[in-house]
Amino acid sequence: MNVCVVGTGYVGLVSGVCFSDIGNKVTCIDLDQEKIDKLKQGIIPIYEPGLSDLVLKNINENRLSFSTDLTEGLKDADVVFIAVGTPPKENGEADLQYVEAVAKSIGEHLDSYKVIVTKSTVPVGTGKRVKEIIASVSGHTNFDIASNPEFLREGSAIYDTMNMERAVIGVESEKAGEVLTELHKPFNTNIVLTDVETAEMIKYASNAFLATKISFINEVANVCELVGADVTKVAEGMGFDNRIGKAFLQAGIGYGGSCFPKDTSALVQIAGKAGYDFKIVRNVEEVNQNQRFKIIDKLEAVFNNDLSGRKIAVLGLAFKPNTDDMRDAPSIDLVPLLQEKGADVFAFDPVAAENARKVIPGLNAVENLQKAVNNADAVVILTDWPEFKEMDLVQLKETINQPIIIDGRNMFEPETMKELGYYYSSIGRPLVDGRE
Ligand SMILES: NC(=O)c1ccc[n+]([C@@H]2O[C@H](COP(=O)([O-])OP(=O)(O)OC[C@H]3O[C@@H](n4cnc5c(N)ncnc54)[C@H](O)[C@@H]3O)[C@@H](O)[C@H]2O)c1
Ligand SMILES: O=c1ccn([C@@H]2O[C@H](COP(=O)(O)OP(=O)(O)O[C@H]3O[C@H](CO)[C@@H](O)[C@H](O)[C@H]3O)[C@@H](O)[C@H]2O)c(=O)[nH]1
Repeated sequence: MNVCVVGTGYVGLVSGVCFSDIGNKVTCIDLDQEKIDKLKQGIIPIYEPGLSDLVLKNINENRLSFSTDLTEGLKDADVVFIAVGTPPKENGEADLQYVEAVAKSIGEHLDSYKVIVTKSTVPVGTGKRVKEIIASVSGHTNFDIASNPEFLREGSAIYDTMNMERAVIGVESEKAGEVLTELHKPFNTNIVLTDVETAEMIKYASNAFLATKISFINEVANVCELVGADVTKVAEGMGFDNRIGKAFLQAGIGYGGSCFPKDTSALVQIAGKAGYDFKIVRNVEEVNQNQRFKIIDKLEAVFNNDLSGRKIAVLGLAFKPNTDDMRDAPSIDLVPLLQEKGADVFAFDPVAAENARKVIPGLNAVENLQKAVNNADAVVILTDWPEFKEMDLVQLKETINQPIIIDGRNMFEPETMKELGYYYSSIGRPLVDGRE
């Protein structure tokens, strides 16, 4: 099949590459000339394991190409995916200006039947809006619209796409349903065929549910701290129940990233506009926002509420490991707050430092772990990068000024940390102090 993908962010790029890798001819379109020039040479603007090799492979095998010219992508396309950003507006609503602009451009050039699919996460009703725009600009209705939301996670995007657990396909016509079902056949996955509105809703409901699991376990963690229980064991005990499941019960400093924060607020807005107060999701957001600041309370508790002049090593800036994406990362709130409180912050992230500097003014990001922890009064872990787990804790103790670790991601066992002589404060688990 010939596929055109408009927008080469995470979603456009990864889905474009994966559609081409399963045998389709794919043209990826973006307005950003510099980005397209780099992509043509196989240079990837984001850090995503495996992506660069797969892009190069598919360029070399003549299935994948990049352009800024939408007409080039539309020319022979059977299916066109809209995969541009839908960032939050000030009030939490999804900003549809990029989706609408693409719909308008498609309408200007549409001269043969195509299935136009929204892959971006969009409020219910957007498919209809895209249809109206294309029909009014093109002056005809020789096309079908569809919704095919994306469920990939950053950091494991290729794996998630190639091994997708389901493809949600929302259509208005049988023909569009057949085309998209055929396109997804090589993924050998569960197909959920439905109407456009339901497909749009599935995406928000899925993200809001996952965010709810995280805020739920974080509240359980907060209670665990008060009553002397261990949240990791509570989660383990809950997770064996198939109805609950083990996933997304990792307590910590809460969720960040480009999706959960914006999609939970968008769902509250979608419900509100329809006259419904989505109380659970509103509270999920509030719990999440408060949770990140627990780390500051824990740090202040060790230093009698005075962080001034303390050298604090911050490990991890990205919102999760294996990505350089800084969108809504807890570090954006936490690093400036530590600095405001007089702390001298030395931060290290294996890949996100450059992006972090753009969003955290005055950030002192050093180039390796050693430089961050040298003579630190305390180490604060914000991202669960595997390499932090592999740190030599005996050697670390020799390097830092005081053996104090505040762990926002529960990376180590409290008992082991105590035996090693650390003051170790994590989330929802017993505080231990092994200092002499
Ligand atoms: N990032 C994720 O992990 C993820 C996962 C699932 C769903 N989503 C959803 O997918 C959508 C895209 O997210 P993203 O993170 O890939 O976005 P992004 O903001 O990283 O990238 C969007 C791209 O679209 C391009 N663009 C904007 N207007 C354009 C136009 N008129 N023509 C051509 N290109 C244009 C931009 O230049 C940019 O490269 C969002 O709705 C998001 O909620 C994202
Ligand atoms: O048990 C957990 C699991 C995750 N997180 C945090 O939750 C955030 C999001 O993590 P994750 O879901 O792995 O990353 P994303 O790349 O944001 O992916 C989510 O958002 C995407 C965009 O919509 C969806 O496509 C994915 O299915 C959905 O998992 C990160 O800050 C994690 O640290 C926790 O705190 N505890």
